[in-house]
Amino acid sequence: MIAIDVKQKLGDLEMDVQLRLPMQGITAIFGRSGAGKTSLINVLSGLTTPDSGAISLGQHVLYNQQLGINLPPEKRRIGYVFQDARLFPHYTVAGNLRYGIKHEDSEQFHSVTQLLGIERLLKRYPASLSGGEKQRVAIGRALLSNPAMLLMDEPLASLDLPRKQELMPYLERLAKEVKIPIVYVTHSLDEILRLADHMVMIHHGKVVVSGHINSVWGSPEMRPWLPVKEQSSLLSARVNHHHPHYALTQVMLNHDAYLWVNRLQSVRGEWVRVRVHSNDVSLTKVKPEQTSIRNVIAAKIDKIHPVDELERIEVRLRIGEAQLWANITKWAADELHLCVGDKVFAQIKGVSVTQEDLAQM
Ligand SMILES: Nc1ncnc2c1ncn2[C@@H]1O[C@H](COP(=O)(O)OP(=O)(O)OP(=O)(O)O)[C@@H](O)[C@H]1O
Repeated sequence: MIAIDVKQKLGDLEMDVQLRLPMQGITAIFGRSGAGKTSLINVLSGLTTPDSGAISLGQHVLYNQQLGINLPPEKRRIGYVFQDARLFPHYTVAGNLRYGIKHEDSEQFHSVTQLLGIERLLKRYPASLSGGEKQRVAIGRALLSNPAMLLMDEPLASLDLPRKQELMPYLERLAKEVKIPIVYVTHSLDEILRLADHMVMIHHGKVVVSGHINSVWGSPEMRPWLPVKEQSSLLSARVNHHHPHYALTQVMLNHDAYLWVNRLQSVRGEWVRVRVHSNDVSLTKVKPEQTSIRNVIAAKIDKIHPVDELERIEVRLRIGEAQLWANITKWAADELHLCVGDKVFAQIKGVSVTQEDLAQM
């Protein structure tokens, strides 16, 4: 576990953060501009020192004010990737990757360059690389320093859309294959959806919410960030099978609840994350027959949240362990006499879950 308990006064910002983060996967740090995201990862890396508190990475104490421990950045075994790649212009890609490595492990060098698809760039100089290629080299350099943790501060922010799209599959592979914790600062909910396992929202230097991505995504704290059309739930599901005739894949939410979604490349047994927009979920009390809707899932009403001025009702459903939000009209809620605890069927059109809503985990 990564344990962070720090206080630091930075101008008008009083950072006061208590966090427990997993030792694997990507933790996204999200929040408005000026919320304190970069300040938080700066104290993790040792670039700045908090006023008080403690930080540990597993058994490894990085900082403890009471014990007088404050490891300098170079002793923390932390890799740092910034918004801009910050490569040395007078070194080749290979020179940049090897910078600061005392004993090269050629197997590791090969696997990192392969992971990031930069084997063919080794002899080139940074000036001849695209923004996305530069970032891949910067990530490679950070990984080759053998870090115990990787910090990434908006690594896609300075890239244009095509470059972002080019880099994303490499970040997805990184998230899956690298066995160290990655703390990833971003403003982009799309990046979070595709990459993160855990999410922390920061506001005015304090943690507003922290937890597994699916539960944070469905939490009230997330609501202001998602306009009505974007309101959605994240569900973890396992690929079951591909339809033999139609371009649809069946994924299992649990042993008796499944969803048909747009065809996935994944193989049976792989985990995927599915985003279901709340406006695409409708409710019925009786199981429909002969319907065009491919997904009809038994669920229980967990919460009914009226949004008065819009005459809209947000209904939270439970499907086993998973939560699913449905947006319906007040009229429909009244007519169906919906109450917390009622058993209903959630209907989701198969075509409404597109590639953009699916991420491999
Ligand atoms: N050394 C410092 N002295 C004074 N104020 C500081 C210092 N470092 C950060 N701050 C202030 O702390 C606040 C948080 O800054 P920080 O860069 O951590 O925010 P952020 O969430 O990363 O923002 P952005 O998304 O815009 O990068 C800002 O108001 C910033 O001006």
